[in-house]
Amino acid sequence: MAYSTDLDVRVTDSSLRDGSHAKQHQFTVEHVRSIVGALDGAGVPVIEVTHGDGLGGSSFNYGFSRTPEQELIRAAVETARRATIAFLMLPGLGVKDDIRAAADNGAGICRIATHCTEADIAVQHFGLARDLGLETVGFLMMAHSTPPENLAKQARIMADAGCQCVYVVDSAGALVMEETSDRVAAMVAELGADAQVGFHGHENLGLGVANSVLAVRAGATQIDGSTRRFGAGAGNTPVEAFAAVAEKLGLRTGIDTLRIIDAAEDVVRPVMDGECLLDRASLTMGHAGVYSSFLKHADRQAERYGVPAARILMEAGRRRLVGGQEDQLIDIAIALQEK
Ligand SMILES: CC[C@H](O)CC(=O)C(=O)O
Ligand SMILES: [Mn+2]
Repeated sequence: MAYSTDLDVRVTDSSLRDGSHAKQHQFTVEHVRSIVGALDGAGVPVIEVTHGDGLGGSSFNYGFSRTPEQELIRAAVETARRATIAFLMLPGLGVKDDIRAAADNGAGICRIATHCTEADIAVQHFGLARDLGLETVGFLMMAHSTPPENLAKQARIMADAGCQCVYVVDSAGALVMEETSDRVAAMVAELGADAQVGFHGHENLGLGVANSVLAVRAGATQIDGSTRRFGAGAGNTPVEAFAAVAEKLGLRTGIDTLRIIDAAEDVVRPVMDGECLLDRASLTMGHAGVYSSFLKHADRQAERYGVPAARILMEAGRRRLVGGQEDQLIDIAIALQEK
């Protein structure tokens, strides 16, 4: 049965993709089956499943997956009765054949992510995804680091390439209230009817739900979250909290609030290695504007070199590191140790 399209906001749950960072990419087919079953049962319309860094992310630099991601995508597709399965890819990490394989395995939505000033590297991938009949979503990551007018220009590049919804991606959980809605509004004004606008939040400053509501008020029609905040850093906008707030605001998400609250506690939490915490390291990332996915990498270097993870992350923010520069966390840790 297809999912109702009669929604005010379409929620995508990223627990099985952004949560992969928190799980250090150790998902099994059983984890996927149990989480997809519970989210699908609660009415979550889109569920994203991939290595945390997207197709092809399983590598020395980002961390190897325990289970090949195409196997996880297949298991998700087999389990979902109503939800559409989405996957993420970063051009250069994933390649076109990875998109073809995910489509063959039954995924319906291709989400292509670039740094917020590099939309042009995704043009061919959007074309391929549309040719394969996939729905397309574009991710402009680290959106706090460029002003609304620039973001809108980058969104235009994605929409012209065939992207049907461009997201403001607050990778660092650094956007504060109007900084979110101004970016969303600029993109809505630029794209008009050509593409929808979405928002992907992180909880590093505790603003995931508030920023998401402001994004919707500014015209976003797609919102990402993770059940039980199972995502990088302090996690993503909690889907169960967003569903409850949306219900109170009269916004239709199609999600059964009580069932998603149960799923968070009974199904998702047992798969997590620990809660995604709003602690010193996560707050530092939100404050200094650091990629949430750097947290586990910083934790490892902190342990190895005996320096605080928060100090490593603070310096990463000062250097304005972007995705792909995870190896610099090692240099920072060594420099801090030598001090
Ligand atoms: C490295 C990909 C990244 O985790 C995508 C994402 O969820 C974000 O930028 O927040
Ligand atoms: Mn994220």
